[in-house]
Amino acid sequence: MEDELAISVRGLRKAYGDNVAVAGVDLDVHRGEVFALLGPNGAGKTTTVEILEGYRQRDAGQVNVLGSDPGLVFGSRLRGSRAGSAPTSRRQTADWRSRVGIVLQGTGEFDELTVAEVVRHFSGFYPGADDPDKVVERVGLGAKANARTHTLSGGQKRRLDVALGIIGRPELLFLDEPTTGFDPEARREFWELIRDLAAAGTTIVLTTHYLDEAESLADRVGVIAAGRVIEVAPPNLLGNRQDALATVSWRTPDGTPETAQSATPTALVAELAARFGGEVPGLTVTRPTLEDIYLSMIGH
Ligand SMILES: Nc1ncnc2c1ncn2[C@@H]1O[C@H](COP(=O)(O)OP(=O)(O)OP(=O)(O)O)[C@@H](O)[C@H]1O
Repeated sequence: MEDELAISVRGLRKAYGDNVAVAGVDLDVHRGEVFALLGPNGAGKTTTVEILEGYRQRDAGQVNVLGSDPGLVFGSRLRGSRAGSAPTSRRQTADWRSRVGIVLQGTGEFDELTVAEVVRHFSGFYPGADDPDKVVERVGLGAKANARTHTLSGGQKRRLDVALGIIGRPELLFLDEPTTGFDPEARREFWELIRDLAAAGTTIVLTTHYLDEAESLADRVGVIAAGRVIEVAPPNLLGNRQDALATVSWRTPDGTPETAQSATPTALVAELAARFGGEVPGLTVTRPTLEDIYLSMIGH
């Protein structure tokens, strides 16, 4: 069973001075799963993810990521060029790092280098790297392969960040607010890319403020507020969403809007159809969206 977990976290705590950012987080992410972390600004998502990535040291708790404790590689750099005080060998650190892909918010520009050059350069860091040209195409930057990175738009730079996150063919990919600044078409294309990676077996952990993104991509979502996990569930089951009452709206023959809450909307619609002798004017049936449920969970 443990082998099926890409990530296992128990009792994770982290404070910055008096400010407790992570206050006892338990979390499991299964291999091959797409897991979305949701939570308001300052909830502790980035701190949690940075601890999982080995970029931040925790105060307490057990953390296992792909069979290793990321705390032991804390302070090391990509390629294990600096092992810090980790009691892990440079080789082990480099191996672990090469299995974990990270897409940070804005890796930045690479001055005069072109997109293709940067991706090719990064591919040299990984033993089993993907074909750089293929990856550039895959993130939708084919037409910009020979453009210098400082000439890219904000959304195109994000795509380059993604390319650098996946060039090493990671088993586990962390994405921090990956589609911020994307236009709607670019977001849909990016979602397709994530689905392709997931279908190929990559475990994906993403943080996002877009509820539609979580709903569209995630097998499960975890809601964090004030450093604690409030609930972990598939998006359609979060907050007992499936049991929520449906809202049925229609118009009376004189045009007055009517609304009713119902646990059995099908029966109500059938009754309305009988009453109207066919088509019910202005009929809509809705249930709370993921956003409605999420906002009620975090107290709005
Ligand atoms: N380097 C730091 N030094 C001091 N305090 C920090 C640091 N990083 C985060 N914090 C604090 O820890 C808390 C959690 O921040 P964190 O960035 O983990 O939240 P988040 O859920 O990722 O928020 P957002 O959605 O805004 O990115 C906040 O109160 C924040 O101010």
